[in-house]
Amino acid sequence: MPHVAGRPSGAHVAVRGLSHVYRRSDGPVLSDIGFTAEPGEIVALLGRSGCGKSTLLHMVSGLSMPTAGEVVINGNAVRGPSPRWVMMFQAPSLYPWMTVAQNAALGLRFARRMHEARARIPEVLDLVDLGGFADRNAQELSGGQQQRVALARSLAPKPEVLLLDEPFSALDAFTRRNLQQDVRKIARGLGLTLLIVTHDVGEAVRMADRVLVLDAHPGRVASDTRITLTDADRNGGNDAFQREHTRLMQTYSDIAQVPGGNLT
Ligand SMILES: Nc1ncnc2c1ncn2[C@@H]1O[C@H](COP(=O)(O)OP(=O)(O)OP(=O)(O)O)[C@@H](O)[C@H]1O
Repeated sequence: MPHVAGRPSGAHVAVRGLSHVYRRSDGPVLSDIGFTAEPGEIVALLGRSGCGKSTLLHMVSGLSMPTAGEVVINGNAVRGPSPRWVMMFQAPSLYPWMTVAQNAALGLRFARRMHEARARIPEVLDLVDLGGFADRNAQELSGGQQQRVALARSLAPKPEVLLLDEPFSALDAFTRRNLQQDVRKIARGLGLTLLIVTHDVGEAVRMADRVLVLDAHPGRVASDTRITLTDADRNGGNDAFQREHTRLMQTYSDIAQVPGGNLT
């Protein structure tokens, strides 16, 4: 089990023999996917556009059900969405007429736990570095700040597993990097289990303890590799980071069969 800074609050995730065929697709999009994530582990699912990453994450979150196989979180088979396993998307999807605090409380509202909001919302806004923004209107915020509100909304119900579907890809490089660092720090601090879908090798190296590289047609786990960098190495972009980046880029380009230099 990986070391976590706080007491792990994250769950064990097991994906077993998961396959999926869409009604309108020619063949399976995913075939016999199997992997586990330990409590508190940060796992990136890296793959080319269209290889089935989002489909896989939707199935882990219970938003859709696989054709075959199962997802088991702390011994419970996933049969639908739950505040225990929460998905965060590329678009923050905030209500522009609501305040930051009201938007951050939506997860608790949907879970019928609004009685927790008064204590919990200031806590999560501090965690995502928006302590002074509770009463601001959501539409007054930058894209990065809006994604921080979405993160606060996801964290408010104290999930055991956080699922990120390319959550930073619409942001500029500087904002993206800050959020990558902060989300890793927050997840480690809470001991959360994190699954991140990405096609960005740099994002995988900066954020993940382990990277599963998926191939396509059908999507399968083609490689399972550990990233052993310290947080200072991940954030500094130094030689150790560059070595891991080159190694993973090579694996990824071999699997995706695209010349390495064309992948980011
Ligand atoms: N509802 C659907 N019906 C039929 N085919 C679908 C459906 N949703 C996705 N697909 C197909 O399944 C494949 C995998 O899609 P998915 O969105 O999971 O890939 P992805 O790896 O997340 O791609 P990207 O990185 O571009 O978001 C694609 O070929 C896509 O066209």
